[in-house]
Amino acid sequence: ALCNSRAQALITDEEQARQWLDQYNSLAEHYYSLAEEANWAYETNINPQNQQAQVQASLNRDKFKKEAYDNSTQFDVNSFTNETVKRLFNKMKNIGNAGLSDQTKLNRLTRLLADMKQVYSTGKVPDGDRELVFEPDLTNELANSRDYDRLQFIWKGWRDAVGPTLRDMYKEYVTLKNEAIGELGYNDVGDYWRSWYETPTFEDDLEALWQEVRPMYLELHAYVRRRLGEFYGKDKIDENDPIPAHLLGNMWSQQWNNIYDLVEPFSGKQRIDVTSAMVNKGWDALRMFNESEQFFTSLGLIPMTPDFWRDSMIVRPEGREVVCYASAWDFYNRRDFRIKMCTEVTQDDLQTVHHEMGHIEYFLQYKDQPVPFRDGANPGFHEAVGDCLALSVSTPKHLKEIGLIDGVLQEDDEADINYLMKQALEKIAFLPFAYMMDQWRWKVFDGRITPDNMNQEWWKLRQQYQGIVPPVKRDENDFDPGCKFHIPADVPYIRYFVSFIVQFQFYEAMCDASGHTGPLYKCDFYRSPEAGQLLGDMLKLGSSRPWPEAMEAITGRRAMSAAPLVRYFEPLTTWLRQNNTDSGTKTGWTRFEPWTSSAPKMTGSAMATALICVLCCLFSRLMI
Ligand SMILES: CC(=O)N[C@@H](CC(=O)O)C(=O)NC[C@H](CC1(C(=O)N[C@@H](Cc2ccc(O)cc2)C(=O)O)CCCC1)C(=O)O
Ligand SMILES: [Zn+2]
Repeated sequence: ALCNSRAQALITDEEQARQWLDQYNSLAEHYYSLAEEANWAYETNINPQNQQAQVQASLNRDKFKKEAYDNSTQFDVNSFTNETVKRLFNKMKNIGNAGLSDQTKLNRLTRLLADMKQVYSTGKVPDGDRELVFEPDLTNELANSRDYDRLQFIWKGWRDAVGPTLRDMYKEYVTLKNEAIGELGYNDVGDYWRSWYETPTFEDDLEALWQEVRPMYLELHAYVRRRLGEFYGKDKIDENDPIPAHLLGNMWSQQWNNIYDLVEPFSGKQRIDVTSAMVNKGWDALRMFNESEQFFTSLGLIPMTPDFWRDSMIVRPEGREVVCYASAWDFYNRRDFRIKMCTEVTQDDLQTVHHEMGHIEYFLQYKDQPVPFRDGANPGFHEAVGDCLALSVSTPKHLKEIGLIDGVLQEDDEADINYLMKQALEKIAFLPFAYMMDQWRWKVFDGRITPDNMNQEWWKLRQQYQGIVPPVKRDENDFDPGCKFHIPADVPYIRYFVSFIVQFQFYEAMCDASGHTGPLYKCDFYRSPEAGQLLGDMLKLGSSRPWPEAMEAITGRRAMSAAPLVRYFEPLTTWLRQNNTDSGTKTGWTRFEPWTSSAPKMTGSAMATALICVLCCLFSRLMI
């Protein structure tokens, strides 16, 4: 039979294309606003009717996105001359789950996402006659308890509370999401997520960055392991083993700043943990938010809007379930931007307030871009804004200036090493965690990790990159990846690895612009309009240009580089190497199969390695 679908002639009229884009833009604002409002209503008041409304609004937005994508294919984009018009059309296929044309499956996937978020957000750990909630109970205990067994109870309790429930939901999510993304022409979800970086060598670039910073991590890991062994006893933490995951002050061992007091290099110096100062001076959540906004505006950046102050949720409300996990929201109407956060008066949360406000500042700076360009130059840029400013705020000099450190500032070498140690526990410790998170997910999405060994492969990567092991036995009934918000919440994570590299590039560029001289880690660009101008001009671009152009706008170079990060920590790296050498502390760890044992014990190969080590030590001593 004759082919009856005569190919429609593609539209080559660029003016008509522009009109289509204008219409798309106002419709996109409409559907995105409705979806974000419904999402907000659900996350700030979790109940069945709000979940149903959220699911429905999300489906409406997906229907709009899918129709717009299908519609956009009638245009002969390659025939257009204007770069911006072409870039806008190329972003039309960035529609994620909406790629799923089977409506029943799309409903199921949307419902699954809402259910997984609910399981995570309402998870509780029974503790005698009490029920511990994640924020603030579990967070605070893991940060502050120094009792090995209590920490193990909290660590295991959270994983028991949400892991097994999420495991099968996650498997179904992977299948459905892969199908949705497959319909858009990508191999799998990981392929789609990496495409946002528009960098063919992205994975190689990431590996090169990791290899550049890994030596620093190994020195920090070895030092922390030795200091923890001194505190908890060598029987609990052998100097050749990976570190038990529950002793690092954080539910996922992703940042270790909460155990600073156990590893402080020089005691008796000025307190740089300002949590107690914040409490003693009567700071509350609102004060923390005002301090943060004041820092942004001191750089000439855009202040928060009236809607922000009226509608943000900055403390956990009484009498209803909410998603406490901190987040920043763009309502796509160019005036309504909010933060949702169960703020506690801690230094950790002061850092998070700056992080979230960094997202809001980016939203404000690009709010007049077309909707498809209202994104970070790449997702890592979005994560880096707030943290970059927080590098300046966290300097002892600045903390003194805002009244959180009293008396004369101690600025001798030892005090500086203490400060850099605290920063390293937050920034260097994080890198292997952030790097392995999506390595695991990319393998789950492309099938290298199969549904029946997800947990085992998770712990292999955790050991390989972070040098940590679970404190209790794990098996495939557990689903430890599900205990990290971003995994059930369908939020990619490599953005944070990128951020923790590029935030130092932004920081160094802003420090130079502010006229800072001397060690990088001492730079506080508070009140510098030059620094603010440099950042603001880059943020205005949104994702309208490939990110190397945005990088060049702020740093003068187009590539990601770990050099500023290495420069920032240089004094500490030198001190750590010396301290580890002087104390005979070796870096690295022997491999364990966490599957065969609960507490790490020597396996055959590890035993042999240890024996050889002992022999050659003896032999070398004899030789001397
Ligand atoms: C509507 C919506 O969802 N919006 C997105 C933003 C956007 O895409 O526009 C959003 O708000 N995502 C939430 C997420 C929250 C936090 C997070 O998850 N952080 C990572 C890693 C990390 C840790 C320390 C740090 O200093 C910086 C990052 C973790 O805690 O593991 C929790 C505390 C900090 C940031 C975020 O803000 O990135
Ligand atoms: Zn963020």
